[in-house]
Amino acid sequence: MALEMVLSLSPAALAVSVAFIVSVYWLANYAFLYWLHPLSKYPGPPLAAVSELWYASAWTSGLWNRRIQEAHNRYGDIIRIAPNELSFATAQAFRDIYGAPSKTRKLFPKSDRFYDNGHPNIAFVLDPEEHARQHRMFAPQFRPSAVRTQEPIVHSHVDLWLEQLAARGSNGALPVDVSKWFEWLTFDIIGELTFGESFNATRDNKSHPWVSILLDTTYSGSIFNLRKRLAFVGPLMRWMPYVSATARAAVDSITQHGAMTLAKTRKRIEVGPAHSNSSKHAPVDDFLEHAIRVGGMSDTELANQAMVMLTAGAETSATVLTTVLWYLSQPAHAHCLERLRSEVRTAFPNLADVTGDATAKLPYLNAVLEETMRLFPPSPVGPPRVSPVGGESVDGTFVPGGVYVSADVWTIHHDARTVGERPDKFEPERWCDAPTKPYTVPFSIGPRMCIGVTLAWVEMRIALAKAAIAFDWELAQDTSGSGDWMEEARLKQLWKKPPLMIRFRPSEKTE
Ligand code: HEM
Repeated sequence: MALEMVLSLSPAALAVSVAFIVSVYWLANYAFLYWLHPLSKYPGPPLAAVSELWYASAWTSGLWNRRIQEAHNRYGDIIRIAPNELSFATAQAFRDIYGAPSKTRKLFPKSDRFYDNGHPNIAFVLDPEEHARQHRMFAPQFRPSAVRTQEPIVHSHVDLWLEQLAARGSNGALPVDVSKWFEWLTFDIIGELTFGESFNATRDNKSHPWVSILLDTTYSGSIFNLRKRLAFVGPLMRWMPYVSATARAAVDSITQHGAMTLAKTRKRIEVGPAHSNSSKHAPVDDFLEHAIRVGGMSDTELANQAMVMLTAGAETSATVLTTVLWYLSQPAHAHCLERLRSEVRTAFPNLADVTGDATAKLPYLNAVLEETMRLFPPSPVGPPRVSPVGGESVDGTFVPGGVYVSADVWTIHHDARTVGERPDKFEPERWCDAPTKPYTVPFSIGPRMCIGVTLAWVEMRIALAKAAIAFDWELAQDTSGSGDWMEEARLKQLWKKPPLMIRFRPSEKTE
């Protein structure tokens, strides 16, 4: 009977009826999400309550950090940022979501919508037990004792970097782009610690093609994070290579990049832990050494791990070092640069006196780095997690199982409640002169916190201390209006940074 009625309709009437039914279904669905869904009591941008479009537009804007912060400022500490997703803005929420599980608290595992990229390496694997296995494989290479064996590699690259900077910058006559130069430095270091050989970007004064492809892939790949949220993104990505030459070129580069990574990993397995310049120092406990020695990972699996170590390990430290120089070059922060110079130049009469352990004891050097990571965290996104089966509480609020949650790093780092007065100002003194330190989480916390935190600190302290001893520097670009370097940086998973032109003059210490 119903079928007969449908068949008796004209094509136009049929189309109108189908459109009507679809519209009613959509409206009913939106009404459910907006008024009846378990998360409907939480405030947030209205579009976010009924669709993933708010999230997608904020994510692809390159200004995710600002969008989330604005939404928290407007709607409060707990906001709905997608139909089944909450963002929190308090330090306690951060501890609850990312901290280690206990007898009384369940673990919030990584979100399958954000991390499931088809390469379950140590940073992206979802299953906590598999993560624990991978962590055991690599943790020994990141302990302070292993980092001490890696420190000579850091020194040799930083020293070469200083030499090249003086030469290429014609002792201050020519400005250099430190966004690029720090990228070269950190990729050379992490490249050597991963594959046993440097990319030699600093030596050759140009980016290594492998690194350029890696960064382009990371930046453009940020859209992949949306494929599970927006049904049309997945098929679009699958078909794009057939319709667009640019997309085809990107796929070709990714394939080429994968093959190059595998080749470099195989070479590392073959030559063992001997390093290209290890004749100058004792053997190095590099990143892959333990996993290769104990076995149990194929070369492809090791290559996957190598890839993530490079991305996570190099670009992040490069962001901090570039941003430090940006802050310290502002006329408003001249007193900070002066205090830093005085501290490191007094502590280290010669460049050769600088060591990881000694720099750890310098309050102002550490305060400058802490403050930079507070204001401009290399990884500013609240890493997405999922509420465990049966639900769990976050900062006193019960979150049902299966709800996606995060605590926003950028917002917490810019909140007077966690960091003290004038949260948007660069004031390293808050870390060393004030009675209480700010609460910040640039390396995250808990079982998925950064495995490279010790190395990162050693690398950043040594590079900044040596640069501040060896050079006096000044900004060589307009800092007013559109020349604001920080305003022009865009978040594409990691920060895509504009050029930062600085003139370096050898200081009297090294002249
Ligand atoms: C300033 C420098 C660095 C910062 C701010 C930083 C920050 C972070 C953050 C926030 C995470 C957690 C990400 C998440 O939950 O999704 C992370 C994880 C990770 N980082 Fe770093 N990182 C830095 C340097 C390094 C270095 C030098 C390495 C060395 C290879 C490294 C390797 C990793 C790895 C392998 C993970 C995944 C850990 C796991 O899930 O067990 N990072 N990092």
